Amino acid sequence: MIRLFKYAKPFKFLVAAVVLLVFLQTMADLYLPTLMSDIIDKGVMRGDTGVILSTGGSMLVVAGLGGLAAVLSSFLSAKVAVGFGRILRNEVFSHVSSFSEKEIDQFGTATLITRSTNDITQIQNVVIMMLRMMISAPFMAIGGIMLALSKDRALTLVFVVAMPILALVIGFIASKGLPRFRKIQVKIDRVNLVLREKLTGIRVIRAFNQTRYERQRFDEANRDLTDNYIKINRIMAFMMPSMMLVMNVTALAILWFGMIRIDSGSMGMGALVAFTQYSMQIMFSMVMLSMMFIMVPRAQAAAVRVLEILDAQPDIKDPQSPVKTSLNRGYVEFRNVTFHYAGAEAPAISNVSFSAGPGEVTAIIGSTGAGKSTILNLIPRFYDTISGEVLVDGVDVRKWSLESLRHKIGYVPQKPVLFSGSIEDNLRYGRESANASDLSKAAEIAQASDFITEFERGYVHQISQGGTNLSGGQKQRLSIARALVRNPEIYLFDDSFSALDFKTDSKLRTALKPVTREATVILVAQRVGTVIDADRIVVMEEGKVAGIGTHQELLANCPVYREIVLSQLSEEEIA
Ligand SMILES: Nc1ncnc2c1ncn2[C@@H]1O[C@H](COP(=O)(O)OP(=O)(O)OP(=O)(O)O)[C@@H](O)[C@H]1O
Repeated sequence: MIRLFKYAKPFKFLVAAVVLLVFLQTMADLYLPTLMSDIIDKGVMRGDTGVILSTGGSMLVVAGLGGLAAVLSSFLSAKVAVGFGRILRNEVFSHVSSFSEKEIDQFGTATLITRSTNDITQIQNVVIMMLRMMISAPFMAIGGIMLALSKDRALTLVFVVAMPILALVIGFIASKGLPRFRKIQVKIDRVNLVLREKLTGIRVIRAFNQTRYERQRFDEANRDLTDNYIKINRIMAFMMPSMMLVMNVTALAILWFGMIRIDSGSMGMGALVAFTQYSMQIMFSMVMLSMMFIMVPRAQAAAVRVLEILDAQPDIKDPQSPVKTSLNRGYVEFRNVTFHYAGAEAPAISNVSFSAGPGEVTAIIGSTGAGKSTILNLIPRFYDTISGEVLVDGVDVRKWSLESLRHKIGYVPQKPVLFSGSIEDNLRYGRESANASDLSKAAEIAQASDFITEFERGYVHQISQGGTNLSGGQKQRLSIARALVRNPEIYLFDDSFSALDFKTDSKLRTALKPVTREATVILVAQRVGTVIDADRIVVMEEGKVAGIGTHQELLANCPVYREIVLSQLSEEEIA
């Protein structure tokens, strides 16, 4: 957890102010029993109203100043803790943004969300406690012991017995509770995972009448978390009464032995009252410290989980001296590329070689799971090859700076992703500087302008979260328009025309032709109709290239391609 404190550096002056204020508050708390002792010994016992009033006045002033310091220190420590939490959340977010698909797959989205929110909140809460208790508890304990000793040395022997008992009680309870505290975060992960799956897949769940099963699955995860909380609370419920028991018995012992000492004339009444209050302060500081010993390990577990994210090195990052420009534009080449996903038994693609150039359309076709999307994923470096090279403009993609490489690419994913906001905002995601005419031109080509203009608010029509207020085909067309707005060197269409009807698919491809005259187009498709006009078709089968050529060449030479074509078109249509 200490490693995380470097993110609290901007608050060093505020932390210093909190330390000072907590110190002042503790000093005030420690001074009050001494003043009380003076009131009793010098005022009440001697019947001196003047002393009672003046010392009482001093007590009011000291208590007021202590209260002020307490309020200010609470305010400032909360400010430090939430500021620290904000910096940490930003840090985690920007680090996760640099993750490659590999790290995202490894962690999983649910835990990444829990760690960025709940875990950081745990740490934030403990920082508030630490700032207040960790400083005041030792001050109070040491100050209390010194002052108690000054009041009566012999009576402090009571602590020699009481303290170890208190420490034992706290230690015993903490040893039972701590392992459960550590499990909480993992159980929250599980609840988040089920909830996330349930919310994103709600339509499928309803369509398959699996609502009851999903409710049960959520209930199990929820119950598991609740049980853990109940067990912790059951254990912790013993904590306060046990500690209060020890504290009250100690107070009783002090009064008992104190009275004996007063009887023998070795101690004054005021000193006994002050001593009792000091003993309570010492015990209370022990309780505060023990709370810290319980809370800190829980935050420690959260800190480890946050550090796991911050320590994870993105698999894909900029090279040390990256290439930023090149003379060529839009050349893509695969040289004997093999790739397999982490944990997968077989490679997703093996020994793939082909090249694509500007003004050409290269189509990739093959059965499901043949490795088509994997080929596209390697071009913007969503993943890196295991062996072989992927070259863009004649340079290995690993030598490009990620920004320059991705700047060249207009990527349209298999599953369209839109963000909440207006249509205009979503299209400008392609290029921030695009003007209204760029947007409408792109929408026109993507066959999206008709449905956009039908919306009452046109381009400022609001898209809901995840684009749920649009049809699959509309989302796909907007996602294509977004790539067109970018005006890139290389277009990557990952099965991007699949949700379009045949007529729109064909109109879109015709409209694309002039735009892509100078750009390289690589498109993955399932339909023969989409690839038939391509300059080059790469046929994939089980991760390997089964043939490369034009439609006519492949029909003549590639049995796999012929089989795909025959499964979709009749002999007459082929002829
Ligand atoms: N993130 C991943 N982790 C592990 N294996 C994966 C991952 N993504 C894909 N695969 C596996 O890699 C292989 C190739 O997948 P890919 O998505 O490239 O196929 P595809 O040809 O695009 O299929 P489709 O047409 O169904 O989209 C498949 O066997 C798939 O199960």
